[in-house]
Amino acid sequence: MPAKTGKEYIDRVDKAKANVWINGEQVKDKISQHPAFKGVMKTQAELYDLQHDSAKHDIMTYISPTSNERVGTSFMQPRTKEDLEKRRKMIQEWARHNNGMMGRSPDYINSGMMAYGTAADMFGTQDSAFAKNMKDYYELCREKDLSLTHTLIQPQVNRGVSAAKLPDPYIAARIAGKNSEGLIIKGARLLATQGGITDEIMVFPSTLLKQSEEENPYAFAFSIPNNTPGLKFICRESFDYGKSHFDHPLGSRFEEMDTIIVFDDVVVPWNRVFAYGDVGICNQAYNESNAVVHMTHQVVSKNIAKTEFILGILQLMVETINIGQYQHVQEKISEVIIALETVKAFITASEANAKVDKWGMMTPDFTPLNIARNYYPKIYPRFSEIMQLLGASGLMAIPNEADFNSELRPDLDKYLQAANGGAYDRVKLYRLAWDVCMSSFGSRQTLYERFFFGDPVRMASALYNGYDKQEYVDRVKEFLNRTENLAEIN
Ligand SMILES: Cc1cc2nc3c(=O)[nH]c(=O)nc-3n(C[C@H](O)[C@H](O)[C@H](O)COP(=O)(O)OP(=O)(O)OC[C@H]3O[C@@H](n4cnc5c(N)ncnc54)[C@H](O)[C@@H]3O)c2cc1C
Ligand SMILES: O=C(O)Cc1ccc(O)c(O)c1
Repeated sequence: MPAKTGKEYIDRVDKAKANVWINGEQVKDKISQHPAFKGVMKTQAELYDLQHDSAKHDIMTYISPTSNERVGTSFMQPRTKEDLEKRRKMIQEWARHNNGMMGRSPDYINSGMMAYGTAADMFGTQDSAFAKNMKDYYELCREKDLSLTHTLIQPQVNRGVSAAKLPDPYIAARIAGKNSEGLIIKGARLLATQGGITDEIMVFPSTLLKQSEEENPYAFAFSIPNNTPGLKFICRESFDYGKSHFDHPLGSRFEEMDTIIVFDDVVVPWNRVFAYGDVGICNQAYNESNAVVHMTHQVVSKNIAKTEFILGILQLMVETINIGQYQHVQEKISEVIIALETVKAFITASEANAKVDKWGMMTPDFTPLNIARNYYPKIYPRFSEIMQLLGASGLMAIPNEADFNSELRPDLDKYLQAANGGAYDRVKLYRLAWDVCMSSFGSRQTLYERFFFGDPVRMASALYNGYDKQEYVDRVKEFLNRTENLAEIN
């Protein structure tokens, strides 16, 4: 089956009828028609349709090695630097369509799945069947163009103790048993973005579990369809308030939703289990497979498009009310330009220094990507701050579409006109800026960029601990010694 169309995406998710709860009610009818999900599912369908755009077809798809059909490029196992470039171009096609506002467009997890599937043998050290399961699952995702959500994090109850030490050992999802059909899982996980609007869920280990017997039941890696019996998605309030694109330009299109996942004795079929009960394998999977590298390559490629969009909005605001002559304004916009060129340089460096890894994948150099994923969570909140600092009252003088369609129009046209543009266009732009830096959608974006790839504090620790600093320490020591020698001569 070739890469799917938008309609196929929607039909499949509607038909699956996963157990999704929002505002105290279960979604009973077609989820694509539900006000909370309608806008984002339409956008996601547009992404899939780009795979069939004849002008983009060569970038968006490639020939599957097994079926000979054209399948999605984010599943492509890169063998050459050109393959990496093609992956990046595909990712950026999708990212430009949503302006980087959909962090979990399916290419994110597809990139991880591609790496896990290529490195499948690592799962075979536990049981050779698991390696086959992983490889088969990757191929299934590729051939059926499955969309995946994922959940890695244990509930935020008490971060000072391990999950086994919580008041009930089944708060965090754990193995509750096994039978001839599969593993039985009970408990909860966080925080599956795009929870109800994808085909399947990847339930992988979070980065680190302690190496101890009592942690083993919390160690597993599997993927199952979202409509598996016993699986429940609990949504937060939707930030798509059903308003027009004029009123909520981002929330009405890109509201991905975040969900809490509850497993009520979910049976995970054996052919969908990739690892279980082995903390060692689970802790290694992300790094050893290089999934982290390919996922970061997707993230940084996407964030180039996001930063370009932010820069475009800011510059249009500057031109609209004519503030470009002020030095502090120029300096603030320059901060965004510097960030944009920095993330672009990180991607270029990562691809230029790519090497074939032990699984045969052409793998970007992780160091620049690792720096980028430590940098962006710090700089993105600054973009939002800059937008507020340059927007000022303009971010609140934003009557909505109904006001423009009312008898207020002459007042609005007169008092909200701008140096470069009429009132309607000016408010349209400032409502967009508001949706980036002020609305519930916008503040979620900021929280997302801070945390979606893990706790930034622990990411920085990992960078500190993994970065080879010795050469520089030695140079300083050598310099200090050199000074002493000079003192001796005198
Ligand atoms: C919008 C959004 C979308 C997300 N989407 C997904 C998704 O699709 N799938 C998914 O699996 N996850 C998702 N996440 C979860 C994300 O991976 C986590 O937020 C991230 O890993 C941090 O974990 P936490 O939220 O449990 O924070 P916690 O670990 O609870 O941290 C809370 C605070 O305590 C501090 N802290 C806690 N423990 C330690 C420690 N051991 N050492 C030092 N400091 C500590 C942290 O620094 C932080 O300040 C999403 C998160 C957000 C905000
Ligand atoms: O496992 C972790 O702690 C970090 C992590 C990695 C990738 C993600 O998508 C995510 O949400 C969290």
